[in-house]
Amino acid sequence: MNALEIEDLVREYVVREKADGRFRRRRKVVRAVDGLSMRVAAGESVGFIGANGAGKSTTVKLLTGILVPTSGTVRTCGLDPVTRRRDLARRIGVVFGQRSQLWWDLPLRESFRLLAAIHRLPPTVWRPRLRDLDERLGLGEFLTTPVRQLSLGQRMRGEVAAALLHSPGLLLLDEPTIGLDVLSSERLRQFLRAERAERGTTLLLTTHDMGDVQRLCDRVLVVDRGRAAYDGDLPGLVRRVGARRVLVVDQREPVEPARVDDAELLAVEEGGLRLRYAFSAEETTAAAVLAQVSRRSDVSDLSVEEPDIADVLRTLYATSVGSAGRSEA
Ligand SMILES: Nc1ncnc2c1ncn2[C@@H]1O[C@H](COP(=O)(O)OP(=O)(O)OP(=O)(O)O)[C@@H](O)[C@H]1O
Repeated sequence: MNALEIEDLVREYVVREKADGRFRRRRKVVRAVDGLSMRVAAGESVGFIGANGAGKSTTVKLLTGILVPTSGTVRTCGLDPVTRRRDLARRIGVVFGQRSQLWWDLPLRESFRLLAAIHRLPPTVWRPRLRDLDERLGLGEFLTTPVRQLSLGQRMRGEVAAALLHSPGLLLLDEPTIGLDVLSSERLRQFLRAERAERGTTLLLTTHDMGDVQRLCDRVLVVDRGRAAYDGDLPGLVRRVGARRVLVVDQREPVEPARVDDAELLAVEEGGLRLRYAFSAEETTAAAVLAQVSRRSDVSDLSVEEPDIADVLRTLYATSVGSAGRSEA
């Protein structure tokens, strides 16, 4: 079964902007979603990415029934989200990084009580579920703290628990790790991975963070000006735009950098101790670059930096103006 189905979806906004004269206002139609089609199968985890203004939030609002399509069809968990919004609320969880579904002035624990009442969950169902979420997300230390006093990382853990209290089959996440430090982001991603592995939860997340996509998604859907610009896996997207990865090598002694086949020495840093080599996944691998570097120097540490999502999108948009494509991968 498909968790999400969108067919030829169009959503327009009508805006009135000031014209030259003082009293006249021009009516302008903005097509935020412009003939978008996509499918997400139950159990999949999909990164929904695109530049600012590409139409991601509008699509998510259409998927949850907050907005009505101008034309085209939307089915979320098999339901029309506009006419079946209540039924849908029982089947989906939504986390908007910027907007809270928690009660600001109440201790976090009270939000769970209220949400349990809204979803009509009996205590025998929601209490054990909350205990489980608490154990995994580490909510215990701040369950009695008013939401307004929580740190961003704590609040996001609370938001995710709130979205999952009723154990929905589909979780929509809008920028779930925005503003979080590296450790908090990683913890949240680990939790989401485990939730999906154990319960088969479908995930759709909008993000600008490559780490989210890499760690959480097995498929990427890129939207550009309201249309699908790419549908496939992340390595396929990176290959398609020819983006380069960077191998960062720390050596014990500042040895003259090795020349490496199919990789470019980008920088020598830390007094010659750190080398940065850029390479294309089309031409070679991190292992092959490392093998050549370590022939010359004693390597103490290494990491691979992935291309920045914004750079990948810029290149994709520049090379595929408006053309939708499925990766060969
Ligand atoms: N309420 C609105 N009224 C008028 N235009 C809107 C409205 N909401 C969005 N738009 C326009 O629709 C287009 C798509 O916006 P949307 O918020 O869906 O993009 P997005 O991909 O989510 O962007 P971001 O990454 O910045 O959140 C933009 O041109 C935006 O200016």
